[in-house]
Amino acid sequence: MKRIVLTGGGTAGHVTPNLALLPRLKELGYDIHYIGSYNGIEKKLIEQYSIPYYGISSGKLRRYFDWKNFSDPFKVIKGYGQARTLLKKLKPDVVFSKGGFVSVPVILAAKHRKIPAIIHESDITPGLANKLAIPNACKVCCNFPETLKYLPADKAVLTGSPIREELLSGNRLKGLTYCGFQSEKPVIMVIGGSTGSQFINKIVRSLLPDLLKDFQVLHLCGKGKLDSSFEHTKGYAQFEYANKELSDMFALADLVISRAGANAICELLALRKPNILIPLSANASRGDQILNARSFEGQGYSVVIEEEQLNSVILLDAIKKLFQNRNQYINAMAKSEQLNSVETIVQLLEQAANQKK
Ligand SMILES: CC(=O)N[C@H]1[C@@H](OP(=O)(O)OP(=O)(O)OC[C@H]2O[C@@H](n3ccc(=O)[nH]c3=O)[C@H](O)[C@@H]2O)O[C@H](CO)[C@@H](O)[C@@H]1O
Repeated sequence: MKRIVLTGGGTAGHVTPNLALLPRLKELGYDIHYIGSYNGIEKKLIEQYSIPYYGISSGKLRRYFDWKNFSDPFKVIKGYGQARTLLKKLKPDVVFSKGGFVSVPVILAAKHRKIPAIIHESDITPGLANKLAIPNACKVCCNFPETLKYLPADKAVLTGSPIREELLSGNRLKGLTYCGFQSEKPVIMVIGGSTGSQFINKIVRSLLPDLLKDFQVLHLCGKGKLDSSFEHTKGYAQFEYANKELSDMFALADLVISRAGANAICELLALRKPNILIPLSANASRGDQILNARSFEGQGYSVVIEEEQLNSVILLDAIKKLFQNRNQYINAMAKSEQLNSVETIVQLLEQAANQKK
C-alpha cells in the first residue's frame, strides 16, 4: 500500500485543497496521514474525515518586527525535529503540501529523509512559506498561469486548484431550509474568507435594511463574529463557518460578495457565481488577494472593489448593477477553461511515489 503525508494549515485556504484530493487518493488505495499544527483550523477540518492527524510545534514566519520573532524560530526548530521523527516512523512514499507556515518544517524533513515532496501555491506570487519550501520540493503546482514566471521552470506545473467535488452538487432547497429562508427573493451570499472579515461584516450589516427589500442575505461571518442583534432579522442568516452544508449554501447563492482568497474565487468560478470581490488590503497582507482579484476582473469573471475605495453607497450600487448584468458574468465564467486539478496533482503524486520505490 502506498502512503502519503498531507500538510498545510493556518487558514482554511491551506487545507480545503487537501480535502479535495482525499476521495481520489482513497480510491487509489493510499494510506493517508496529515501533519498540521497542534490546534490550527486544519486539525478540526481533517478530523471530520477520520484521517490520522499529527500535531507539531509551529511558529509564524514574519517579515515585520514582533517580539514573537524571537520565540517562534525555536518553535519552528522543534517542529522540524518532530516532523523528522514522524516521517521516519511513517515512511511515506510522497508528501504533499498546500502551504502555510506549518508545512515548512515538514517539507525540510521530507528532503532530509529523501522523500519526494510536491507543494502547491494557490496565489499569483508565492508566499514566504512556499518560497522556503520550493528548493526542497520536486514539483511546484500552481493555480494561475501568471505564477509560472516566479517558479523554477524544471519544477513548475500549472494544475489549477483542487476543488471539493461535493461543492458542485449542492441542493438549493436544502440550503433554503438550512437558512430558514421562506421567500423567493434572490440570495446574496457573503464570505469574508475562512476567518471572516470585520470590515465586510460591518458594511454588509449596515446595508441590511436596503438589501432585505429585494434580497435575502446568507452571511458566513467568521468565528466569534456573529452579531446577536440580527438574530431575528427575517431574510438574514448568519453562520460562523460552513462545513458540509457549504455545498447547499453555494447552490442557494445568486450573487456572492467575497474576499479574494485564491480558493474561494476558484470555487466561485467553477460554480459560475456572479461575484463582487473585496480583496484583503495591501496594508494587512502582502497584497496577494489584490493580484488574484485583478486577474479575475481582467477575465470578466468578477467585479472588484478595493477596501480603501469601498463604502456602503458604492457597495449597494455594485450589487444592484451586478445583479442586473449577472448573465454577462455567468457567460464569461462558462467560457473559462477548467483544469482537472485533482487528477493532474494526483498523477504527479503517483509519479513521485513510484520514483521513490
Ligand atoms: C488572510 C489570509 O491569509 N488569506 C489568505 C488565505 O485565505 P483563506 O484561508 O481565507 O483562503 P481561501 O479564500 O483561499 O479559502 C478559504 C476556503 O475555506 C472555505 N470556507 C470558507 C468559509 C466557510 O464558512 N466554509 C468554508 O469551507 C472556502 O470554501 C475555501 O475553500 O489563503 C489564500 C490561499 O493561499 C490566500 O489567497 C489568502 O490571501
